[in-house]
Amino acid sequence: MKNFKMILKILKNKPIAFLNSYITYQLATMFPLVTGLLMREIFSNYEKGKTDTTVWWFIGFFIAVLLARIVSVYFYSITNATSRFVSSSLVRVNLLNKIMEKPGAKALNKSNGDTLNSFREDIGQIEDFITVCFNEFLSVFIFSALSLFVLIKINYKITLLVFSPLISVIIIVRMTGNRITKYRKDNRKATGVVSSALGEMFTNIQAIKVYGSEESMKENFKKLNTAREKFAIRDNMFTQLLMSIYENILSIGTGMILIVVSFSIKEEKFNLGDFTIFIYYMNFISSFIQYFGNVMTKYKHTAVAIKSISDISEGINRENLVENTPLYIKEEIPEIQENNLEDGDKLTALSTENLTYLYPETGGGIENISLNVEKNTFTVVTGRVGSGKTTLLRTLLGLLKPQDGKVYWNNNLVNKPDEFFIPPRIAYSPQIPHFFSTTVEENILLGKDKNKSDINNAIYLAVMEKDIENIQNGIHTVIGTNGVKLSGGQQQRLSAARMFVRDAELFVFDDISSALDVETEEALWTRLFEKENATCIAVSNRRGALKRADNIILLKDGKVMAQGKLDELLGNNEEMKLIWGESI
Ligand SMILES: Nc1ncnc2c1ncn2[C@@H]1O[C@H](COP(=O)(O)OP(=O)(O)OP(=O)(O)O)[C@@H](O)[C@H]1O
Repeated sequence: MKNFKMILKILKNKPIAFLNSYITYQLATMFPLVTGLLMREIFSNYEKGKTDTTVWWFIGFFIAVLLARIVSVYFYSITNATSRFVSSSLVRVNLLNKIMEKPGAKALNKSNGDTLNSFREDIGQIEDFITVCFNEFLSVFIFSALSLFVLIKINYKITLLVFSPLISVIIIVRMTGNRITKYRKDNRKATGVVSSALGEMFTNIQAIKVYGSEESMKENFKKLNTAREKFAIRDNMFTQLLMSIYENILSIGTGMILIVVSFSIKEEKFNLGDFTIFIYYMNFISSFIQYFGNVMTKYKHTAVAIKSISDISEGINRENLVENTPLYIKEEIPEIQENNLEDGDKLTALSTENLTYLYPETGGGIENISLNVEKNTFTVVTGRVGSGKTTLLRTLLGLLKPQDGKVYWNNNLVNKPDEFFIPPRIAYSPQIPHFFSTTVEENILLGKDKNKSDINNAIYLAVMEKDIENIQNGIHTVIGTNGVKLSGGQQQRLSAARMFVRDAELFVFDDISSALDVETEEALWTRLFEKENATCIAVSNRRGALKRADNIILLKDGKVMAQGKLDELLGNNEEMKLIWGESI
């Protein structure tokens, strides 16, 4: 019932689109009611031997009704497309908003491929259910109720027989309900596994080729698809089987009613007109019963789809998915407001107190980290591989939700770090940057207003000006999947340029050095600190960064082992000596 309420909420939130679609379909289904009554009159007149001009009037009217029906079906195709689009878009937009609200590093529980499947197919299932239940079934239901009223007046005993197939359909739906759900769940799960494998294969093409793993990948993919094939066929066969059972029950039911009607004609309880309208309406009432079975089956499928959507990310519930969010279909999308900081909000100091995040999967992470970063200083986080450097940055920025600890900005507690630590407070460059398949310029701006941004300065600070000069269309060159491929170092610096264009209070670099040569890295730090008010936290084991640091935070096994300037640490800390010895 909760799923049904959720779907009703979609209709309530977007009533115009739904009502347009429903009314046009209801109109299209109501015309046959008139057609039936006209046919009854024509045949009753015919039986009475009346073939005068009134019959032709009836026939003319009959054709007019048919044409009106064609017109309403045409309009339904338009209104229904809008209603489908609006209902699924509402769920899609809400789902996307909810995913975006999650801490960045843990936004999705599923693979990208499987998440896309949910966006496309699971939400498509909800859209489909709304059309079948609230346009088609509801319209046919109202038509059937009205036509039953006409038929009861003609012969109530025979009319009651119409319900016998309905009872059989209800019994079948109840008996098969669990099986419908199970088969759909298995199918959905197997499809998810295949989509995930496909996504991983595409991102790892290079590794597959380098290690000559094509055959084993193919074998594995074949295995997954064979499993999926089995579940998909079982699910679809079962659905089709149910549909054909409903259809056959109806045919048998209609046949039985016709036999009873024919006896009534024999006993002259029915005239030709009554008989005609009975047969004509029966056809539509039967489709109501078929729709009923169809709707019940689709409802079970929709419940599986809703569960699968909720599983995409932690804490997504039905209410979230149907909030009345604007879709901006006809309205102008409001301009994005850039955040400007009040003077009191500008950075003076950033600190953490006992910050703790341990990955539930491995138990690795950081524990009880307390640190302090002053304005206009350079803090370097260093430590061996796996010591917790990346986890510390991600937790500090709210990309991972800490299990314990607090973060303070200018001595004020930050309650929602993931919403707070965005430009112009903080700009962050992750260890592995990601780009869109568009121009260098758009990748740097990422939605920021071009007229309010100094792209050339950002490129200069990131030591990227020569690279940009050497590519064909400069900052207008398309990069990524559909364009020029950038080297690891170019990607790191493009990510830095993305930060610098934001002119943030604090720059956070996660291991930018890893893909840069010593000279380029040196140039980057020099240019950055020529800028008077730069405050920076960087993960690095490079000598250039360590020498420059105002404060080094040395991590070991997720804890702060020591803090201070390079000379102090080299004087009394073996771990620091080891890292310095290995660094360049
Ligand atoms: N996504 C994850 N899931 C589970 N455990 C993780 C995850 N990421 C990191 N860990 C674990 O947390 C610990 C700290 O990892 P982290 O990546 O923060 O270290 P690091 O110092 O940044 O390493 P590197 O120098 O290799 O970047 C490690 O023990 C690692 O295995």
